Amino acid sequence: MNAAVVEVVAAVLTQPDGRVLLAQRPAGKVYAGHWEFPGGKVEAGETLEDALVRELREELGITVSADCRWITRVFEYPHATVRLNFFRVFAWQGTPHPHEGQVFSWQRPEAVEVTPLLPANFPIVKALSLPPVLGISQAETLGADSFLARLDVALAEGLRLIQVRDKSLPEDERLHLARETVRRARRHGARVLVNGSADLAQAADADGVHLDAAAAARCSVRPDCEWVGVSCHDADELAQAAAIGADFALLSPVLPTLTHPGAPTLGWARFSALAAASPIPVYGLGGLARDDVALARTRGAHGVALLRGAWT
Ligand SMILES: Nc1nc2c([nH]c(=O)n2[C@@H]2O[C@H](COP(=O)(O)OP(=O)(O)OP(=O)(O)O)[C@@H](O)[C@H]2O)c(=O)[nH]1
Repeated sequence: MNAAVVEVVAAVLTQPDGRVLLAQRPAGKVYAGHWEFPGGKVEAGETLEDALVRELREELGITVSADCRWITRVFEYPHATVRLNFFRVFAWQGTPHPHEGQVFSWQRPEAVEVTPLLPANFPIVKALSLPPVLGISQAETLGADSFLARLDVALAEGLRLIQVRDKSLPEDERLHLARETVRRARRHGARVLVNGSADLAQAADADGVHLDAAAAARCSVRPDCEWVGVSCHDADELAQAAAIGADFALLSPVLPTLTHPGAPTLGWARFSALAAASPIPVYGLGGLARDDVALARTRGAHGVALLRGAWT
């Protein structure tokens, strides 16, 4: 561990309605008045989890019941380089009270109203606006009409993030599929990323682009889109996704799948290690179902990405 890097834990306390707790840094600290996630420096001899439990007890007077590693970001401030070890906290005992004179506010990540945020926290808040389930289009296997009908059902049931994949479709059909997916998604406030290029995403009026690992490897800068996702299978690909400034990654295959029986998988232990070290949120893909969101979160996933499972 680099001695010049200050280890910090930060907790994203999340209500069932998705709001997260932000705290205003009290007078006398660097960046006083800026909004941050509750947390603080890890003390000598503490594990990250010990530090999290202690900070939330000291700062908010609550006892953590369930926490999950989420992402880890290194940020260089003029005063220090910090490694921010973020946890999601979905359950706690007690009601948060400001024990250290801070002001608190529950905020919706997609529309944060308090300002200014700590500089390191802008990508964190953006990441938190990503929903827990991502559906990957299946028009190749279902047929376009059947896929679109199932898309409407999934949107009505709450799906809010879609990747249009179906790479084997002729380009004009794919563009039509992407446009139609965007049109339907917009009615529900859902976002659509198109697999391939920023040009195709723009032509479809989509919210962003999704790159496979090979396409991400060819990028030296972030594609010019509001949202960028990348498909990854190992630590190097995750590092490249983060290096080009992607907003999130899919990491696969987590578990055996029907389409690739017997193929090597990451398993949850490897997945957890890779996700915890990633500076961007990671969705688990492969052998997972919608009901696996809670399990996946305990393994450090932001959520689950589904092929067939999103449309059944
Ligand atoms: N708690 C917290 N710290 C953050 C966040 N984002 C971020 O850049 N930081 C940085 O991480 C460091 C945390 O240090 P701190 O000063 O809050 O820690 P602490 O309460 O243990 O400090 P103290 O012992 O100096 O009072 C600061 O440099 C802060 O700017 C965040 O969301 N939460």
